[in-house]
Parts: sequence; structure tokens; C-alpha cells
Amino acid sequence: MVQIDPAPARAGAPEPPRPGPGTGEAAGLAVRDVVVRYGGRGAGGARTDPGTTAVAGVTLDVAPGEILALLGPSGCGKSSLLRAVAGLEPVASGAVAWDGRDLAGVPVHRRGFGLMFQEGQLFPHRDVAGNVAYGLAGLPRAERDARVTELLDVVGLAGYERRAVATLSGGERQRVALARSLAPRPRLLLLDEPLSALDRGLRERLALDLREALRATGTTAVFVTHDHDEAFTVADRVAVMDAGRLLQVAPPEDLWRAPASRRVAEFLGYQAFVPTEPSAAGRAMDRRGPDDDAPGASGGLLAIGPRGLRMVGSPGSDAESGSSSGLGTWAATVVGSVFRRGAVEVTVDVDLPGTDEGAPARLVALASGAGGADAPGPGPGERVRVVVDPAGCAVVAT
Ligand SMILES: Nc1ncnc2c1ncn2[C@@H]1O[C@H](COP(=O)(O)OP(=O)(O)OP(=O)(O)O)[C@@H](O)[C@H]1O
Repeated sequence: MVQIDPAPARAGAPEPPRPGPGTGEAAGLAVRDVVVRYGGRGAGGARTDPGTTAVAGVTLDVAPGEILALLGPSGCGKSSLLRAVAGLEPVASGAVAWDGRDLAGVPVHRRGFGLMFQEGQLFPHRDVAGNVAYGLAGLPRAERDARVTELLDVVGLAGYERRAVATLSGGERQRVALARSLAPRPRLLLLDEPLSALDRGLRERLALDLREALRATGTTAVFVTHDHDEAFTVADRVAVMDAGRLLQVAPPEDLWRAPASRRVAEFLGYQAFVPTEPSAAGRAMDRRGPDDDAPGASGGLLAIGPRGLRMVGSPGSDAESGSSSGLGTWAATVVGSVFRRGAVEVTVDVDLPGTDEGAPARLVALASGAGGADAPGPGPGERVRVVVDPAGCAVVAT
């Protein structure tokens, strides 16, 4: 997490447009071949070492009204890219444009963008209304008050105007910070891990509320996160980033159904990869619908998702015969089982075919069949069979 200035940027009056080089006339945000580098310069600006290339040539568009999540592991360059878009970090090469106009040389406060960060950074000496009204200094009082009331309603804090910031919970503070960021109607809102300081349950709820607030206000947004569930909940499209580059940009469902590579699939939480026979994979994936365009339909690796295996009984039993998908049925040894989210999840050790990792893969399979969720899960050491459920899997290129 890079450190960001505590005060939120005010949307202010955007810089008058001027034509940009090669950025086209696309509406919304256009990022073209952007490179961000840190360090490597000594006194007088002379290059002393290569420094760190945090963003290594990213090209990306965000349409008006769209919510885009930048998803990637820690240190992959998400915050640096966001900061470059905001104007907080200079671009070493490439261009950032809005509505086809290059923003090179336009300072942060003239870009018309809003910023929101992990710690909402509220002003402790102002009450809730005073915080939300921060970017509305130019408006007549009645209009300002009306906008504050409207925004507090959008973020689920109606009536909180006079509350002292110190009396708010962590989740409420982030809601106030969101209301403050949205109040000046930024033409683009940049959010850097705004939920990551909150606990898991609260984050899940706030992610939904965040999406609703952005939708209700028609806000165009870029949202940085390292949590794929959060990205999928909030965004219209997800851009997966690794080592300064974009690996894939797609709507959540497409990304999940057809990860472009093993690396993307690993990052989305697919738990194992098995070389697969082209015809079997193609047949299985075809069951998902006529529009399926999984890149590996012609073969590759079967990526087994967190809900991609089912336990169907002991190796010799005929409780359910084999894998109806034809993709795989394997003997496994139970490590343990737990009841979660309405299902028994069984951790198993499986000798996966075609993988030479030397040890059985430790995977999770959902228990299914007689007994339902109330039946006790199988005990440690029990031998069972697991089958692949195509609905929870994808095929990726090797
Ligand atoms: N001010 C800086 N000076 C030098 N290197 C930096 C600076 N800020 C970031 N970096 C480096 O740039 C790379 C990308 O960092 P960045 O913070 O953009 O990644 P991130 O994906 O946002 O990570 P996180 O999720 O941990 O915040 C990292 O190697 C980081 O160490």
C-alpha cells in the first residue's frame, strides 16, 4: 500500500480540454501504454540505477458510468497506476486522457477526479455534514445542505449530519468518506482499497452498498483491490494485474468462466490444474451454454474451482456412478470436513492425473448425495471418490 496524501482531492473545476497525442476521442478514461517508475535517479536527476518499474505499459479504457476493478496481488502496481491516473505520480511514458483529451501537465485538483483511500481520512474536528460538505465550498448553503442530505441517504446514513466523527464505527466512517468523495460529482472516482481496513463480514456488506451508491449516482469509477470477491461484487469489469502488466480485462462472469491463463485462474482462486483431453473438455464446457467461448475448449488445463469437485462416496460404492461430465473421477483420502455456507466441505488428498508435483493435491470437495447437509461429513483417513463438476471449472491454456 503506498502512502497517499491525507486530504481528499476536490473535484474542482476541470482543466479546459486540449487535444492529446494519439489518445483518440473515446469518452471516459483512456490509459495508453502507461509506465510508472520509482527511484533510480541521483542528485541532479541523473539515472543511477534502473529503479523500480511499478507499471510496465498498461493500456485500459473506462467508459462513462462504468465501474472497473483493478485486481492483483500486493506490489503488482495497482496503486501506482491509480496514482498516475489521479496525477499524483508522474508517468515515465504513455498517456492518461479523459474524453480524448490528454491530462499531461494537468494537476490533481484540476482533473475533476475524486479520490478515496483505505483509511477514509475524515476531518476529526468536523461533524459528519462538515466532512461530506468538504468539496462543496462553492455552492450556496441550501444547495450544499441538500446535497449532503442526499449523499448521506445514498450511503445509508440518513440523519447522521450532526454526529461527531469520533462516535462512528469503522464502517460508518468509510460510508462518510464515500459520501464526501461523491458529493462534488467527480467525473471519475478513484478508490484505493477503500474496504480493506474493515473486517470480512462488514467488507462484504459494504462492497454491495458501494456498488449501489456508485450506480445510484451514475459515477464512473476505478476501484483497486486485492480481493477477487470484492472486485466481482463491485465492478462491471475486472482488470487483472500482475508485475506491472494487465493479464486480462473482462466482466466478472467472463473472467471466471474463461480465465485467459493459469496465472489469472490461480489468482481468481482456482485450486488445481489437470491436463485435460480436448474432446472431453470441449463437451463438458459446452454444457454451460451455447455462447460459451472458453479459450481451452480445444484442450489445455482443467482448472478446478473452489466449488469444482464433488464427493460421491467410497471408491467401491455405486452411490453415484463416476463423473457424468467425463472429466475425471478420482480416489481420494479425507483430511477433514467442515459445514460451511449450507454445505459440507470435505478436504481431501487426491492423486491428480498428469500432474507431477510429487505429492497428492490437497483440495476441497463438496459432499453430495444422501443425508444432505445435516449428515456428518466423512472422517479423516476415509477413502472416498471425487468427481469434477464442470459448472465449477474452467479450461485454460497450458
Ligand atoms: N514511492 C515509492 N518508491 C519506490 N518504490 C515504490 C513506491 N511506491 C511503490 N513502489 C514499488 O512499486 C511497486 C508497486 O507498488 P504499488 O503500491 O503500486 O503496488 P500495489 O499493487 O498497489 O500493492 P499493495 O496492494 O500492496 O498496495 C512495488 O514494488 C513497490 O515496492
